[in-house]
Amino acid sequence: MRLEGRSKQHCNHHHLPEKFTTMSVQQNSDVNVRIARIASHLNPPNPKVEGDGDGCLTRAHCRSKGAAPGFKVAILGAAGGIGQPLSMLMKMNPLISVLHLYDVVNTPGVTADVSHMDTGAVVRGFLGASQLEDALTGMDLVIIPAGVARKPGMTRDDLFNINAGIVKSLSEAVARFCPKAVVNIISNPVNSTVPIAAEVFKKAGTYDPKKLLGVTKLDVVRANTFVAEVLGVDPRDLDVPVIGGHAGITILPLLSQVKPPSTFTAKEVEYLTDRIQNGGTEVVEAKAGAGSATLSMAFAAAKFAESCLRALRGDAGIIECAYIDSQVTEIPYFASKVRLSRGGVEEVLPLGPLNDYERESLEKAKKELASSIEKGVAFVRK
Ligand SMILES: NC(=O)c1ccc[n+]([C@@H]2O[C@H](COP(=O)([O-])OP(=O)(O)OC[C@H]3O[C@@H](n4cnc5c(N)ncnc54)[C@H](O)[C@@H]3O)[C@@H](O)[C@H]2O)c1
Ligand SMILES: O=C(O)C[C@H](O)C(=O)O
Repeated sequence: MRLEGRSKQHCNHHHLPEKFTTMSVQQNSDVNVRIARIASHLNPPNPKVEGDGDGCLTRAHCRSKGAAPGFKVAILGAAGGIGQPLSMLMKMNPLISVLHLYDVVNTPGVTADVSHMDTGAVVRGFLGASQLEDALTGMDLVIIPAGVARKPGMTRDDLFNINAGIVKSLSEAVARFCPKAVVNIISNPVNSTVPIAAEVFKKAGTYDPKKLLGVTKLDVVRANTFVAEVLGVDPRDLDVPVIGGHAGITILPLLSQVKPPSTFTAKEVEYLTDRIQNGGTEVVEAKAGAGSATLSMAFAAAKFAESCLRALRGDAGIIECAYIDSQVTEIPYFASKVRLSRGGVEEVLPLGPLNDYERESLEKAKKELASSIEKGVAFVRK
């Protein structure tokens, strides 16, 4: 008996090679066994499956059990506008040995695609809530860009109704399946979604404020870029602290603390502050309904994740701006410079001397932050 044509077989959500050439029953069954093994290693039903020298075609799973040193990282929302380029950038990171890509849609394709990159990290895809436990179990770092993005005319807070529930349910899963992981929250409105995650973790009894970080790195990336344009220097040589939060006037660049020390005219301060605060809206409008920043965000998130992983590895002197549970002001969550270590946030650095303009702006930012935080807290406590 001979088989011809295309196989419609699928293993889990991973698409097996479609085309079979003619072959005998015996050959066919051998091939099926081998293909099933490859597929199960690309998308094992249980990612904790360890290599057992069973004569398989791929030993990727063997490497992932710890032979190759490295961190295990999950991206939740991996098939989205941010998730896809972020998955690619994380696959390029030599600190990562295992990369889990989770989404409610399209992870088989993204996983197949990214997994072909010849870098060290083993990539596995997970699709839908029933695979969330496997996606999260054993992770050191969880990055969350899941949720809807803005369209022109919307504020980040307009995303609250949908994204609050998404972040809440994903945080509940983190609390259950990898309570010790460092968590990077990207989903907007960050000013509210970080308090939402914190409340979920508190309820679950797993809250470690040092390990929950709202990602405001894009504000710093933009600030470095825009300030560099004004000064006529390379943005890589600049360090512009951005404090407060991640929405409109809560984004507060400290132009008085730019390194190397630089002076700006009042006009330049006004222009730069406005451009940095509205960088997100600039992209939303330019994309004209097709979403918000994805590529620059993936770049920023990858840099931020790299800092978290280097700190977890024990590197010293890792400083980032991040939105965290903080006592640096009277507002319970605040973005500022923090020093990262193996345990997450080791130290919140002082805000440093602010000029009159920055002090005034800080007061306005704190008001808005307080209400965004309260909204997030109330969402979980209701
Ligand atoms: N922190 C920042 O600086 C920053 C920057 C840019 C965008 N964002 C925010 O990041 C979020 C994602 O933006 P995007 O452009 O990637 O959006 P997108 O719509 O392109 O992608 C979002 C992805 O999340 C997935 N998703 C939805 N519900 C999910 C769930 N329950 N579990 C797992 N995945 C789920 C979707 O299927 C989709 O693939 C938005 O909220 C956006 O506002 C934040
Ligand atoms: O502006 C947005 O809606 C997305 C993101 O927060 C950004 O700053 O680009």
